[in-house]
Amino acid sequence: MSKTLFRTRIKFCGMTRAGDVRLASELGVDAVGFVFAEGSPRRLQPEEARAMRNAMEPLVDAVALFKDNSADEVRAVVKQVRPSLLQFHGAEDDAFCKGFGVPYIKGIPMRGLDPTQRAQHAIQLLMKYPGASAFLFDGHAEGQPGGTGEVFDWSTVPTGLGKPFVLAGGLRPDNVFDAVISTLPWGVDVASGIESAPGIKDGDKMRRFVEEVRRADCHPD
Ligand SMILES: O=C(O)c1ccccc1NCC(=O)[C@H](O)[C@H](O)COP(=O)(O)O
Repeated sequence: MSKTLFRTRIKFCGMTRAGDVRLASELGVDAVGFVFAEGSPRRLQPEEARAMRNAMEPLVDAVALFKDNSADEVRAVVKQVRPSLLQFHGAEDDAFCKGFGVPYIKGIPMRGLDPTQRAQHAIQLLMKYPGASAFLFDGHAEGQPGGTGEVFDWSTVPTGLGKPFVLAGGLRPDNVFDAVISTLPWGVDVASGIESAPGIKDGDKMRRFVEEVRRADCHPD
C-alpha cells in the first residue's frame, strides 16, 4: 500500500476527567469520546459529560458512544452534551443510528474475520449502514463491549469502502506506528492503551501515543 499525504486523525476514547480532556486538546488530539454504554467502567452520566464538554477547547470534537442504549437515553445525551458525532457499538440499525440528527460512526467487531473476505465485508457494511459517516474497526467480538485492549488481525480490514475508517482495538504507544503504516486509516482510536486504570488516562502514554502517530505520518513508506 502506498502512503498518502493526510494526517492521521486521533481519537482518545473513554474520557472521565476534565484534566485528561484538556491534555488531549493540548496534544492536538482531534476527538475525545464519552462512553454511555451500560456496564462500561468508563460510563458517564450525561451531566458529567456535559461539564467536560462545556470546558472543551474549540476545534476538538466530542463523540458520544453507545451500545444498545434506548432512544431516550441517546436523545438525552444529544440534548445535554451536544456531541458532534455519535458512535454505536451494539445491534443498532442504520435507521436508529441516523435518527438523532447527528452524524454517526458505526463500530464493527473484527475478531475472527477471514482476510480473504475483505472486499465482501466492505460491501456488506455499506449496504447495512448507508448513513454511516465512517466505520470504526474494533478488536472485540460480536456482542462484546469494546475498550478491552484486544488487537485484531489488521489484514482483515475491509477494502474498497470509499468511506473513512478508524482503526481501534488494542492500540498502544508501542504498536500504533505499525498499525498506521500497515492499514493507513483515516484515524486511530484508543481507550485502554493510554490508561493506568479504566477511565484514568496516563499523561505520558497519551503524549507517546500522539508522537508515534505523527512519526508514522512522517514515514516515507
Ligand atoms: O470503552 C468502553 O468501555 C466501551 C464499552 C462498550 C462499547 C464500546 C466501548 N469502547 C469503544 C471504543 O471506541 C474503544 O476506544 C475501542 O474499543 C478501543 O478500545 P481499546 O482496545 O481499549 O483501545
